[in-house]
Amino acid sequence: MRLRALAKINLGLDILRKREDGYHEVRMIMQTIQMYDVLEMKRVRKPGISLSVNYSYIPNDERNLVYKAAKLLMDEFQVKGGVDIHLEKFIPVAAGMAGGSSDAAAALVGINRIFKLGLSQKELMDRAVNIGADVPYCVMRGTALAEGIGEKLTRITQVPDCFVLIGKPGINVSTKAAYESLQLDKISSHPDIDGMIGDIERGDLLAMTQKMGNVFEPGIIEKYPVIGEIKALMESHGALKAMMSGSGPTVFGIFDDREKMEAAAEVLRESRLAKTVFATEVMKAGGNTNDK
Ligand SMILES: C[C@](O)(CO)[C@H](O)COP(=O)(O)OP(=O)(O)OC[C@H]1O[C@@H](n2ccc(N)nc2=O)[C@H](O)[C@@H]1O
Ligand SMILES: Nc1ncnc2c1ncn2[C@@H]1O[C@H](COP(=O)(O)OP(=O)(O)OP(=O)(O)O)[C@@H](O)[C@H]1O
Repeated sequence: MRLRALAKINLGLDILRKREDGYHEVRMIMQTIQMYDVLEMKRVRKPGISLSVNYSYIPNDERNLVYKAAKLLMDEFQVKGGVDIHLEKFIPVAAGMAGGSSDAAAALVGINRIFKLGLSQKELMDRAVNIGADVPYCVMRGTALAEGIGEKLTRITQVPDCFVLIGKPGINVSTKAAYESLQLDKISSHPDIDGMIGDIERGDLLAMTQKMGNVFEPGIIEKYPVIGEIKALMESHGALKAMMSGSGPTVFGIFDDREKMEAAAEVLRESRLAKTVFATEVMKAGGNTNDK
């Protein structure tokens, strides 16, 4: 079985408060994009989970979210037999694009199918939060409002079709460190998440992009100015808006025209500001399948 694990971007990211357990309450607009890892999963007689990954610096044991996800379901349902999984990574790592979370979501879907566990999407999402805050969304995919710690999900109208240019500089940002260094009382401007939802419902891409915001961005850019430089380059080459995704450092630019995006991608590659440059688009309505 071959499954695709798609990356996400945060079109809007607001943080409301810190909870007693250290996690933060968020309000985010999530969007799946056409950039993905591939999981090859095979049922085998030998009990246990055997995982291989195309990069040696990514763990292939309990530390990998794919392993955790497979183990969670296989333990709960006392699955006899085992599974061989090969993970082929294309989504940049520690990038704010939910790469590991999406791999975990695909593993949940795969184990559910391979061992015929009969769990619904909702039942998979309920379990997914035990792996990470972004994992339930990665099971659901599409355009959604995420609240709580990211696990309270409301489907919203599909975002208008648009093109997405990804630029990831050669630095890694830890999500945990980003949340820890956030000073909630110093957030100077909160994105208008409800206004964005209204714009999406009206199909008004331009208005939506004008309201986009991510409260992590100022602090992370202060530390890594290259993120601001990539944003500025995209916006001066036709992006309606460019913003950091999640806790960074990936920047995405929203374009209403493929040629404009391709031209900006070329300039970005030549600038050498980004280590990874990838030109893609949002996941279209009806494209929501894991099958590869
Ligand atoms: C930044 C985002 O990517 C935006 O979509 C997510 O909020 C991060 O989600 P994630 O990577 O799935 O997060 P987890 O793996 O559950 O948590 C990593 C660390 O981030 C912090 N964390 C995460 C989510 C959240 N709502 N509040 C937090 O404070 C916690 O310190 C946690 O130890
Ligand atoms: N399947 C996986 N793919 C990539 N990294 C993984 C995976 N499982 C565990 N990890 C570890 O998790 C760390 C962060 O990886 P990941 O790419 O998921 O972060 P991220 O892009 O910041 O995700 P998010 O947007 O959810 O915060 C890596 O340093 C890696 O060692």
